[in-house]
Amino acid sequence: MANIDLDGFKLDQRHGKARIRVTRVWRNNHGGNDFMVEWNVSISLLSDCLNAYVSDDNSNIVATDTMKNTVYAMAKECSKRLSAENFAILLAKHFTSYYKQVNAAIIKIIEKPWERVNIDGQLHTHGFKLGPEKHTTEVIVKKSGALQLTSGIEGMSVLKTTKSGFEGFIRDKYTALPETQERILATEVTASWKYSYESVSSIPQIPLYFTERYLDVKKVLANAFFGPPREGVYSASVQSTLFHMAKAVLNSFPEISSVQLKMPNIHFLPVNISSKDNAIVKFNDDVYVPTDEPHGTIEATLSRTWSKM
Ligand SMILES: O=c1[nH]c(=O)c2[nH]c(=O)[nH]c2[nH]1
Repeated sequence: MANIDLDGFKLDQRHGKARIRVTRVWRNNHGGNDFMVEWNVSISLLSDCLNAYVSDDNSNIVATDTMKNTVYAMAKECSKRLSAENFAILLAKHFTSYYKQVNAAIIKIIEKPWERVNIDGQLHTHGFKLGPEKHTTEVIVKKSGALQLTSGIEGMSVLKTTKSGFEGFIRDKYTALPETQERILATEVTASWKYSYESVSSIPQIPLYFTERYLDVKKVLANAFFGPPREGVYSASVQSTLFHMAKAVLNSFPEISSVQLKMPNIHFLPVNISSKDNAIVKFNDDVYVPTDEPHGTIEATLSRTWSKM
């Protein structure tokens, strides 16, 4: 954050506009496919506008209303389809180069998962339905062109009915959880990964590159979670599965320098019901109570150390 010393105080500040919703349609008027995106854009600018805070002088403020309008104006200017990452970089570049006051721009975009519908095996030219997970990105661009680029997935709900256990953990006077080699494993993955591109000029100039990378990373995460279709892969814990997923991402994509995974352990509790006299439902790996709270919280970031290079 931009900061300044003021008579023994330090003021850190930023300002922006949050949750600007925009949809861009790219039409094919000749019977081909229409394309569309729905983005939720948040902008935060680090700028030299301290006079607004300390002396009621707004002359250096980029109005947040202007920021909002810029999103719509730039969406209009994008005559070709582009990834959320590229749109975020475009916006950030604009704010940092157009305004002398702006030192850095932080742009976050959440893309709603509209997917082309399939009707009787045929992809619809202009019909979409909402899919499950969201594509996210966060871009920080400095005036110098220095870039930090993060992409991610939100809300990737996955479950497997077997090939999961949890054993050998600490047991003490408060421990009730039985050890098991057979349980349901379920989570809602939030992933974010940092790309190693360090300047706006060094990002690949391939159209929709980051959209494809997003789909590739999602596939790698899913494959590592589930394992092959018939055999699956055994999970000794959410922690172990998380690590394998993160490692698979770094092993598959050299341009990704770190990956953070948040994987709540969403519990499916065995059902055992008995009266004083007899067992009404005896659990036999068959009937569970699905829950969403409380849930375990398991999160980790795997980064390259570069030490082997
Ligand atoms: O995979 C798991 N990791 C844990 O840390 C944990 N803790 C717990 O109660 N169940 C589980 N499962």
